[in-house]
Amino acid sequence: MNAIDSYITPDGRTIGAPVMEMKNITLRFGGVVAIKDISFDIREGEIRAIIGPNGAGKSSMLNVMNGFYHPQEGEVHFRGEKRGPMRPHQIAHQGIARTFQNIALFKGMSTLDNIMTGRLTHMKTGMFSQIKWWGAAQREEVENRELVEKIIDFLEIQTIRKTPVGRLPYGLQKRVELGRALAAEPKLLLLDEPMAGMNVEEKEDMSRFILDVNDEFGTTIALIEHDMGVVMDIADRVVVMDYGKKIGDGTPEEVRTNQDVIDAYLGVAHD
Ligand SMILES: Nc1ncnc2c1ncn2[C@@H]1O[C@H](COP(=O)(O)OP(=O)(O)OP(=O)(O)O)[C@@H](O)[C@H]1O
Repeated sequence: MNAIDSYITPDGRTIGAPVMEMKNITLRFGGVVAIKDISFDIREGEIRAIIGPNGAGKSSMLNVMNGFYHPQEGEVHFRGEKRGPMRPHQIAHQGIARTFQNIALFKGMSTLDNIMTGRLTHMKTGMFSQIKWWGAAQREEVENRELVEKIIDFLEIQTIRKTPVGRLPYGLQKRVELGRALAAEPKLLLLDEPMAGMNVEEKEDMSRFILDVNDEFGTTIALIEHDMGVVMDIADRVVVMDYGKKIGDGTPEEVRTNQDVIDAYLGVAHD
């Protein structure tokens, strides 16, 4: 697959060149090696899953992808450029949006206002220019609002637009969080265990929205998940981690039949 620039999926989507390349990544916390020499890429337009049992290193990997952790060894290339250690504002402006395992929304604010906060990194007009260039600021506000309204329609959350998110059921809060990440118009969307803590119906809804986001907005998505089953239906390709190592990488079918993966999920002892 690496030899070609793009390919068409069975359902007709075009998967392009790599957006992110992880090259021989090793991450240590003191004596603990959380990630051991792992390489993989994420291609434009695809849904890429990273799965693995407890403690496999998935969260650590997500934080390396996001730029929050800088690995001791290896290189991260994002949109064709090698990435160095970053400051928080650089992390926020690089074009990667994420959701969190423990929802990180402003609980007292409405759905609409929470999703608007996703636009903050795109705001060009600061406070002083807003006073000086009132027209430009107003135009920006209208454009931001249009996109946010489109996202609200798309995620079917019109009826809760004014509701403080703290009052919403868990599954809907997760959907608002997805909306906020989408409002940032990311080049890469990272989802941290998007189905964790959900009931079957909420998982089905979330799966459908992830597929639709990818299809309609063309968003490249990488998600980490503990539960193997839920990602098999939606991912184009899957990386499997266990004890910080990559033990599988391929289509859901390839991964499902990989003996090392089966052993890891059954808890077979390692050397
Ligand atoms: N900040 C940290 N300091 C020290 N050790 C850490 C830190 N973060 C993770 N680790 C260790 O790194 C290893 C991988 O942890 P990580 O949280 O990345 O795995 P995970 O696959 O996300 O697990 P889970 O599914 O339980 O969330 C574990 O041994 C963990 O204890």
